[in-house]
Amino acid sequence: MPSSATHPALEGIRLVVFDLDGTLIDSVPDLAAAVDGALRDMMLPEVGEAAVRDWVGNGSRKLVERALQAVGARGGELDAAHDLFLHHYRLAPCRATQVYPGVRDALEALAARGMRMGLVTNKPTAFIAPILECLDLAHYFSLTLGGDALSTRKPDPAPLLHLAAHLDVAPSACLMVGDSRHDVEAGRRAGFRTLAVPYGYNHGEPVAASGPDVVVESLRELV
Ligand SMILES: O=C(O)COP(=O)(O)O
Ligand SMILES: [Mg+2]
Repeated sequence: MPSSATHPALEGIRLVVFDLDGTLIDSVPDLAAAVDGALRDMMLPEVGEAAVRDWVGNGSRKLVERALQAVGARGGELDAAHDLFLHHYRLAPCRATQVYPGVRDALEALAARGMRMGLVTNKPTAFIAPILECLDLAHYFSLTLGGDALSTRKPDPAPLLHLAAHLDVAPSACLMVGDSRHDVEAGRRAGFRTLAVPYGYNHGEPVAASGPDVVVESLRELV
């Protein structure tokens, strides 16, 4: 049990489940480089970081599909484009990706209080460990789940419930922390408390509109 909880959102909470992209890390520079690499390989125009920022959050396949639609490519090219994206992203998943301000302080303080922590991302599982290790964040999490770990992903609550059950924590004692409406919806449907950060990727909409229990400007406010 945490010995103290400075933010009311942590009252009674024993497990904090974090989203990855847009919440803990700004991964768009590397995601955009991989999307543009795939488009270049296919002789298609590049889309750039600003566009990719609005498209992240539903997994890598959806990201590539949105890029293909934006450049007017044929739907039949998705499999090839996604394979090329994975190839480029595998080569450099952590070149320009950065941890957001306040994240390390928050994780460190929560860990020091004995809080259990997990991670649920819609990113493919294969990229989670390399990125967390490269940024020295891996040791904070008891369990991580990628978008391809189960048959459903956020906004479905299944990955959150799986994680809570695996760590033997009741959903009512769990807090979901994310940047998008998928995180808020998954958290609500799982029976978790929900907390959102406004600085990430939410398809160009303010995340507060999806009705999280709490919004904080920086995760540092949590501790
Ligand atoms: O869609 C993705 O690839 C990443 O999404 P996340 O915000 O769930 O980490
Ligand atoms: Mg996110």
